[in-house]
Amino acid sequence: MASGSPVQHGGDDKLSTTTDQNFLQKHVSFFDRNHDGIVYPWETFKGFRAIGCGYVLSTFAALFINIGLSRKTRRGKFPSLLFPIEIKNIHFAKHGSDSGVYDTEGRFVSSKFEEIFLKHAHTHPNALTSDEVMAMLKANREPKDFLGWLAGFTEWKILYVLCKDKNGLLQRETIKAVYDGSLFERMEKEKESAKKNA
Ligand code: HEM
Ligand SMILES: [Ca+2]
Repeated sequence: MASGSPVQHGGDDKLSTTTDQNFLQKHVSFFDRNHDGIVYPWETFKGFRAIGCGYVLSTFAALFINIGLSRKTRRGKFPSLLFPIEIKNIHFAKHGSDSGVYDTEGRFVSSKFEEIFLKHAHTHPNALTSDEVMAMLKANREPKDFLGWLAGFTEWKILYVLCKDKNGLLQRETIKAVYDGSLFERMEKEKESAKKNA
């Protein structure tokens, strides 16, 4: 598993290579379109567009994600109205009522990933139905953690809507790929090749 701290060079914010990144950093790096270690709102917008989302969802995502997460990733710094998200600190943007698959450092926890399917995949061993996703979200809820509930709901709902298969199932490999960020690269390539073949 690729884990550990990102390697820093010369005091700048750049991560040396993607292989030094933990899974949560990989999850968000797709959205760092110019690879400078920072995700600005317009990059979140471009990333959402690149994976096939419409203008409305991409605009809301860029506003909510960057306004919501920017400060958490810039501890001790003055708030910036450009709402940058610093990828090296993305683990500080974790919320409550999550699955626990990312640990507090942003690393991937295999046992928690397996737990999703052991606890919630009743219809098919390696996939979740829409109802099973909802049941998982309810089971993950911590009391009165309304922002955490909303964040979890949004993440899993968008994932389900964008990536369910033709039988309405969210496949295990799709969920694995969202955790390491490779899903977004794949979606972008699929969108590009669909455009070429149109
Ligand atoms: C279509 C785009 C995206 C989808 C479908 C998505 C989906 C997800 C999913 C399913 C999780 C796992 C939650 C859990 O384990 O319960 C997650 C976690 C997370 N995502 Fe995304 N995400 C997207 C884009 C982004 C972007 C652009 C950012 C920030 C720049 C981001 C930041 C995070 C963070 C910080 C977590 C950790 C939450 C936690 O474990 O508490 N995501 N996301
Ligand atoms: Ca950037």
